[in-house]
Amino acid sequence: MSVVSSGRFISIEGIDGAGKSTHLQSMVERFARSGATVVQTREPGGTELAEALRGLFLHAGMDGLTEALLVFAGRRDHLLRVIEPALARGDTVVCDRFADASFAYQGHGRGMDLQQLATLEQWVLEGRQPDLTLWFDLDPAIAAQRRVGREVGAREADRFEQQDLEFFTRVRAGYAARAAAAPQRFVRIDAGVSVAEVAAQVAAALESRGW
Ligand SMILES: Nc1ncnc2c1ncn2[C@@H]1O[C@H](COP(=O)(O)OP(=O)(O)O)[C@@H](O)[C@H]1O
Ligand SMILES: Cc1cn([C@H]2C[C@H](O)[C@@H](COP(=O)(O)OP(=O)(O)O)O2)c(=O)[nH]c1=O
Repeated sequence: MSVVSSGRFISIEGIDGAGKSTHLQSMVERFARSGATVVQTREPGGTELAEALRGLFLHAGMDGLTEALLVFAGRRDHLLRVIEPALARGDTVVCDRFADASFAYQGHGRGMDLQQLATLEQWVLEGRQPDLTLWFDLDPAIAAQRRVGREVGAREADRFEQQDLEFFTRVRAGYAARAAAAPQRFVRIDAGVSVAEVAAQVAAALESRGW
C-alpha cells in the first residue's frame, strides 16, 4: 500500500453530542460545489464488513483491547476498500471519525495502553493519516445536555453514549493530546457556540487550506 495520492482526506472528531453530524452535510456540499467528487463515510463502519463489526462494537459487552482490535479490523477493511481507492482517484474523503477516536475512546476513555494503540495504528494505517482533522471540542456536560435533546424519540443510546461525564472528560483530554501531537493536521473547533458560529469556524478552517 502506498500513501502517495492526490485526493483529500478530512476526518471529523469529537465527543458524542459535540455537533459533528450537524455540520457534516454542509461540508460535503461545499466540497461538491467546488467540483470535487466526495466520498462521505464513517467509522466504525464504511464497508459491509466494518458495518457488521460496528453493530457488535456499539452493543456487545467487551474490554478496551477487544474494542480496539475490532475497530482497527474494520478500519483496515475500510481503508483498503474505500479510503485508499478514493484518494488514488483524486476524490475528497470526508470521514465521520477515524483513528483519533480509538486513542480518545479506547486509550484515554477505557485506559488501553497508548503504545499498543500506536503499534496497531502503524500496522493498520501504514502511515496514512487525514490531511485535516476537525476536532469539535465541547464541554462534556454541555454535550450530555445536547444528547438528551437529540435522544427524545430517537434510538436507544449505545454503550458509549451511556458513559458518564468522567469518561467523556477523559475522551476529551485524549483528543486534546492527539491535537497537541499533530498541530498541523488538527484544527480545534470551539463547538460551545451557536450552530452558525460553529459553521463559520468550519468554513474558515477549510478556507485556510484553500478549500
Ligand atoms: N452549536 C450548537 N448549539 C446547540 N445545539 C447544537 C449545536 N450543534 C448541534 N446541536 C444539537 O446538539 C445535538 C447533538 O448534535 P450532533 O450533531 O448530533 O452531535 P454529534 O454528531 O457530534 O454526536 C443535536 O440535537 C443538535 O441539533
Ligand atoms: C471510530 C471509533 C468510534 N468509537 C465510538 C465513539 C462513538 O461513541 C461510537 C459511535 O460513533 P458515531 O458513529 O459517531 O455515533 P453516532 O452516529 O451514534 O453519533 O463509537 C470508539 O470508541 N472508537 C473508535 O475508534
